[in-house]
Amino acid sequence: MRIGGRLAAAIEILEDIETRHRPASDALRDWGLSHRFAGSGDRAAIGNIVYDALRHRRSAAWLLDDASPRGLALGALLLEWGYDADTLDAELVDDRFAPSALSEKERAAIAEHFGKQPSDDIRSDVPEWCEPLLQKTYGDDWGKEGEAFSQRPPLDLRVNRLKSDTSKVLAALHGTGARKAAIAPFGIRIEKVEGRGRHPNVQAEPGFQKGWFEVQDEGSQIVAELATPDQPNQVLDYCAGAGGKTLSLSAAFDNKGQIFAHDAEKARLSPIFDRLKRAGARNVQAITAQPALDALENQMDLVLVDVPCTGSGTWRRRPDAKWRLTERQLEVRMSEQTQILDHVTRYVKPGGTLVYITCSIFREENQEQIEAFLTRHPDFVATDHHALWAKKFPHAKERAMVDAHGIMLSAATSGTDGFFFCAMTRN
Ligand SMILES: C[S@@+](CC[C@H](N)C(=O)[O-])C[C@H]1O[C@@H](n2cnc3c(N)ncnc32)[C@H](O)[C@@H]1O
Repeated sequence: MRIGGRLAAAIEILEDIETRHRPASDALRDWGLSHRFAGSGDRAAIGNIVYDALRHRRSAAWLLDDASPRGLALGALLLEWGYDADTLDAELVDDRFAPSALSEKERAAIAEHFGKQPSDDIRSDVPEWCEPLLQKTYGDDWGKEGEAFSQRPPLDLRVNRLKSDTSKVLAALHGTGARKAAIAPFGIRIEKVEGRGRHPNVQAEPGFQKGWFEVQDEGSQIVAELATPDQPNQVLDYCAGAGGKTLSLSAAFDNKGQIFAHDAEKARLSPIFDRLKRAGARNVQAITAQPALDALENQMDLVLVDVPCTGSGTWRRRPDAKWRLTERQLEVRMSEQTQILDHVTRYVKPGGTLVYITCSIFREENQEQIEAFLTRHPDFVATDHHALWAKKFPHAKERAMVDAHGIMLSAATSGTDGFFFCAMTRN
């Protein structure tokens, strides 16, 4: 398929996403099933146009003066694929599978806006109701941060030091553009792809099968590193999910200490067994039964709660979720976070630490949760986060936003997904 046919397919898929309010991955999969002639290169390119259009929904609509699926898809090509009005039109005019060539109105809108920086509300590319939330988090930088969360993401890997080392993994990934990450000590980054490009399928690499590395955003690696105590000890990862943070801690402990991995949903936890095996992690025990949890009360040196959240820090990877998120969902997540925080205090032993992590960029889910928690639980005291950041990441002083209540990572400042980290000690 030429770019015109791919553009037409992307417009059709965006229409499906808009009208049926469905996740982009579902709409792309269904399109693929009903267009089996399309090769993997076509699917990747169409997927890139769809995701770029969703990442840049407001700026693409502004650029074309048109918020329809056509306007968004054309905007995606102009903003991310290196086309201008003439080169794009040249692709469309003599391609019978392409949508119609640019109209006079579209050309006029592009002529007025192309190459110019829109106002912060457009540039941030977030739903209108989220604008005040970003302003609260980032102050004058909110447009810049929002824009950074609208870019394509890199592919980040974490070297599993139980089985490998950075140079071995870099050698195994030679030719993929992999290089050492800037902040996380065991991180490897493959930069974002351009145009119709796609990241290598690293999970098909023998090194992945042998457990040499995991796929994990650098921000996730950094918060796991911040949570890692100086000595291996007793840890409860209470919202372990598929075990991203559990695996990081297990490797950092060099298979010493004891990590209990729990999740309210057994199905979310189930991939952890294969992952632990592949990683060679032997200091992790998955627990789901209540009596086993009860036995941990007042026993844990560290309780980690990587709580359910809006996921607003992951918008680079899941741009469709950005437009589906509602204020009501934010409220529900906040209430779950409060309940989990209050519940897990029982597992922290006196002198132990409670770590709270979100992949959200909203203060409502982050600093404000912590302020309220510390008021409800005066026996907990926030760690000195400035000292912790300086100790763990002396080479990255300016790459996080640190205050009394925690450490924030962001796309523009840290070059990672958005994360919030807070550690509190129980007196
Ligand atoms: C952000 S995800 C965890 C991601 C995981 N820690 C990782 O690094 O891959 C949040 C997890 O919390 C779990 N969860 C939600 N409510 C919970 C509760 N009340 N108790 C325990 N886990 C809960 C969800 O099932 C989900 O797997």
